[in-house]
Amino acid sequence: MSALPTAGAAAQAGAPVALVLFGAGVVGGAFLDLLATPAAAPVRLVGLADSRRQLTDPSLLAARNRRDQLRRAGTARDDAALLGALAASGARHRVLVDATASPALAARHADWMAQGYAVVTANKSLAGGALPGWRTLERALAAGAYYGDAATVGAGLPVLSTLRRLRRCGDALLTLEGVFSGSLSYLFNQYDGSQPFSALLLRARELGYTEPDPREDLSGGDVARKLLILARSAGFALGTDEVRVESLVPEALRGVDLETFLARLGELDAPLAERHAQAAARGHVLRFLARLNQRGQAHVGLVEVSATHPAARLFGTDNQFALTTTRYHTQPLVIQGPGAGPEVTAQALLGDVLALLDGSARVAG
Ligand SMILES: NC(=O)C1=CN([C@@H]2O[C@H](COP(=O)(O)OP(=O)(O)OC[C@H]3O[C@@H](n4cnc5c(N)ncnc54)[C@H](O)[C@@H]3O)[C@@H](O)[C@H]2O)C=CC1
Ligand SMILES: N[C@@H](CC=O)C(=O)O
Repeated sequence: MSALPTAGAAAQAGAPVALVLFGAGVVGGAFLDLLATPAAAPVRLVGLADSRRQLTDPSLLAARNRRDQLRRAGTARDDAALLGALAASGARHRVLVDATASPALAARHADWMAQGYAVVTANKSLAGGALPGWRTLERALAAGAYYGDAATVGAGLPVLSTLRRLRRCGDALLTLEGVFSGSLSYLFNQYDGSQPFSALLLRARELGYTEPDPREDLSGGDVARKLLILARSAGFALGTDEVRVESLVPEALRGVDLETFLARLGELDAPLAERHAQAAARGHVLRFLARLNQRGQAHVGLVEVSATHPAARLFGTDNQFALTTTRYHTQPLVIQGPGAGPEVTAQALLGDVLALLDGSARVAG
């Protein structure tokens, strides 16, 4: 394996942005690939960590095969050393990028911001988790912190930015509806009963669309987090218990470990084949929808829709967000496009990092 430095590594020594990346999996790996492109020239990686190891050695971080270096030469996890590398960087902007699904790490975001670091995240656990976490985030933002969260909804589709722009102009969200999961969109756009649902799920996982534990997608938990992030960003301070969620995970598979769940995936097939057949008999299709109504009632679950419903006309990992507002009230404003996948998500992270340079940061609130 090559440990050659990436092109432009020397030039990065004076880069205006220093960055620590948490997570070297599907999204983190794609982000590392993007850091090696000319678009990321202003960015210098000073730390890299997964759940067990970390690197702060500049020569290893400058290598092309940083993930291999992490596996081979990584030292024990110690957040203080990672923050120390950022503090010592001398860079104008110091940013922590969270490409994990760890609630424990997300719980540190506000603390990092209080220490003056910018945070850019694909991890939805803080903004889409328990309401006190959202309140902590709001306080950090009110104090002037930077929180790049574009990747948390629609894998970077311009949904949160649009919502905030409307709000700034005095517009108000009335209702929100759509397909907020790339993996569930991919699954139900294709599922026609001709092959087992579990086979499609394995494919979605291979393609990097699912959460590290696909039950987060199938349970509706990931969609509920996105609905909460959107609702809260629109001014509805909803708690997690205020979203009614219909899970597709059979009771017997909810408490088992991930390995056992994957070994027993076939247990998903019969119930979903039956739901599909019932819908098809009525000329309908199944879509996993999220809805927020004007009274702030939120619901996430599998719904039968007619072939003419907007959600019936999606492809691949398409997400769809239909926003009805006080000014977009005759027809909703609709944002649609691929809503999962390592490349687009990594790009959303890089976009939020580079936005530090032009002051066009979008933050929660
Ligand atoms: N896959 C996609 O299309 C999208 C994913 N996301 C989000 O991106 C995040 C990452 O997803 P994936 O890359 O698919 O997961 P993954 O399971 O492939 O990678 C997660 C990485 O986080 C590391 N990690 C876990 N706890 C850690 C800790 N405490 N400190 C440092 N590293 C830690 C793991 O070792 C692993 O390297 C998730 O929050 C997901 O919701 C967001 C938008 C789209
Ligand atoms: N697992 C998620 C990835 C993006 O958040 C999804 O399927 O949408």
